[in-house]
Amino acid sequence: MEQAARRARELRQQLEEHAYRYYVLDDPIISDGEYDRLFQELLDLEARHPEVVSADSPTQRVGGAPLDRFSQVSHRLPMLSLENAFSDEDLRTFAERLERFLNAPVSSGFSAEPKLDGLAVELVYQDGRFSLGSTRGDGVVGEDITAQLRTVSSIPLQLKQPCSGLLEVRGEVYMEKRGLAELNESQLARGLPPFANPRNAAAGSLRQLDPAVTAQRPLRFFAYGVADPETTGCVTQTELLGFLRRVGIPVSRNALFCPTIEAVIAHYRRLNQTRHELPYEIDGMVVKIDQFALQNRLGSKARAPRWAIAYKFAATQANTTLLDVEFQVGRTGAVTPVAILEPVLIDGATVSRATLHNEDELQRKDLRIGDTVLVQRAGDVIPEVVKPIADLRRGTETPVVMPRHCPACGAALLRPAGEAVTRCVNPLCPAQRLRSLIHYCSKAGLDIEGLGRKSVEQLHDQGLVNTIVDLYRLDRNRLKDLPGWGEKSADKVLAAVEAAKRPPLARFLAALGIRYVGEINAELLEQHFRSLDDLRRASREKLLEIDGIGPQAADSLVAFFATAEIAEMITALEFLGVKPLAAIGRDNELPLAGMVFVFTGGMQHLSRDEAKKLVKERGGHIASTVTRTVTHVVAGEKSGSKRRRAEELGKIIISEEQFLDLAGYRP
Ligand SMILES: NC(=O)c1ccc[n+]([C@@H]2O[C@H](COP(=O)([O-])OP(=O)(O)OC[C@H]3O[C@@H](n4cnc5c(N)ncnc54)[C@H](O)[C@@H]3O)[C@@H](O)[C@H]2O)c1
Ligand SMILES: [Zn+2]
Repeated sequence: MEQAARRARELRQQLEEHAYRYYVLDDPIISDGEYDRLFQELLDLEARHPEVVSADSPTQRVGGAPLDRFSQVSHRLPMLSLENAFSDEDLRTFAERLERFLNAPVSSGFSAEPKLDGLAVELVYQDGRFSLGSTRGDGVVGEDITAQLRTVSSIPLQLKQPCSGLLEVRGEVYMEKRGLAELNESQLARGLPPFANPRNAAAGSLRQLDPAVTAQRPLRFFAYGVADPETTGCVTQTELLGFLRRVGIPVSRNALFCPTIEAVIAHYRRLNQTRHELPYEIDGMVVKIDQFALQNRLGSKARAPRWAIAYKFAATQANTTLLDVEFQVGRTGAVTPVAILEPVLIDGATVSRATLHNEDELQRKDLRIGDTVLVQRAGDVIPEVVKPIADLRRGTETPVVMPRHCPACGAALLRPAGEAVTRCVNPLCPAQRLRSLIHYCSKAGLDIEGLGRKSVEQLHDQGLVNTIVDLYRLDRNRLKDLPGWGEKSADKVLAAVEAAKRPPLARFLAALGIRYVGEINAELLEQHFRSLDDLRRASREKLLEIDGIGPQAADSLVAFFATAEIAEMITALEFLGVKPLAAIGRDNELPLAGMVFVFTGGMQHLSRDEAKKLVKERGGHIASTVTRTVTHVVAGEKSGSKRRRAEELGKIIISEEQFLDLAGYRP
């Protein structure tokens, strides 16, 4: 008992401190997963020893105190937090608890909604006009951020339908992944720390005294409820979401009515699988009893309602130890520090390396070998070290220093003023050459079968291949005698290399790895030039005339083709029969020639990959975002922001059926 009381005190104190850093300072030092574990331990302890529960325990309270620098707003009805579930079992227990409480099955079903990771706010509409906006704060009193919220364009200042009386809308202000990435880039460029996650970014942007700063941040809003839903005349949560949408308030399109808890679990699986494709971060799914009458019967506890629960996804952040930092030389000579980590499981994958970007990042993060660090992983993105946990240092950690010489060739490293990247500029640097070769043969390049990273490394180490030209001069006899090779594999690779002699121009350009010329720019170039020769002769001005090609790419291309070694390489390649083909010369007669497509939403007959293949085969091009060069937007089911953007830009929007007609294809 005394032991339990002591541990409870300890946990409370820790949680207290973390909650303060998270809610008030927007600067957490442990991952959400770790926080949730401590919180769960306290909950369990309090459940086993009810006598240690105290009113000031974090388990009995919501969020953190409002900041003094804002005026305070009392919520007419409290804004609560949510209880958490971490497994299907937890969710079933939740449903059983409800049924016991109601003494009946929950026949009216559940609303299952994505849980956006942002900042909870309340928007008060008086007779349809936005009149007051506030943060959740401690649930009872929040901060007045009306002026800041007015700058968020997805928040309507006037509702669409006449709405008399009071409507207290509750929802989340969040930042899309792309917006967050851009914001963090500009933070870094200005020597400011990046935000650890979308929630911190949204909170930090909204809780700015100067609304002009907020206005520059890519914030969005989505609503998930109102304080007193029955005043709207709606009877269920599902109806309410429809009502909110009708009056002009954005709500999630991924909310789903589920008749049973098993249906909820199935929806959770789907959401968990597809969440990385969403433009915003979600950290779980919120499950609510659909019917308001039942919600009212269930009521709330101190911290959270009884009728809802947050089913969290596996954590995407974790703490681990920084074992070492390696310096990698890339194909452009850029030297990237890479963190070598004590392996840790994040979101189902073991993470043992993470990028540290560049010297500034290294310095800003002030990492030391031996540090406990916060690491995060989002979707397919390369894992990242968010920050060291300085409070956990023991004094034995050693600082990380950027090397002055290339770890591969020993040449002095260069960092031009105003640039973030440190480079090895030795054109003969073996590390750069190897990286370029690997890239040339990889999926992002010409995708030469049998020449994956390992094989290219081997050919390079054996001195068989030093440059791209050498690839086309491989000797069968030497190949087949290499350790691990044989006649079969040698022939296979030689055939693949032969096939790689006539690549589409765009592929070839992307494979060369010219700075600022990635797949998208390469496609643009192919649309405008008949051949590689045409492109080589193009002036900077001519390149800049192409919509989408900026000064950086233009300069880089001009410099690339002006290099003597490159000219030599191209001559040698021509001599060996390598002839990249441009679309214009290649397939003018094809049905989709000259068209540039963007796909959005789900399709009935084709997968995305199949559609892309079809477009390319029939002479068209693909873009990932709706830019000026795009000619057609194919909008499938549930097409979202891209469709809106296409509408704004007045693009041709066609259905999947119309696309198939255009392509002259019947699946
Ligand atoms: N890392 C740290 O140091 C630290 C400290 C404190 C809290 N935290 C994290 O914060 C979380 C607790 O924060 P919280 O109290 O804000 O709870 P929460 O974020 O887990 O859940 C409640 C909130 O979910 C939001 N929400 C999103 N979509 C919703 C929807 N469709 N319907 C209803 N609500 C929706 C609402 O804003 C609501 O206030 C914990 O899970 C913890 O991981 C971390
Ligand atoms: Zn070097």
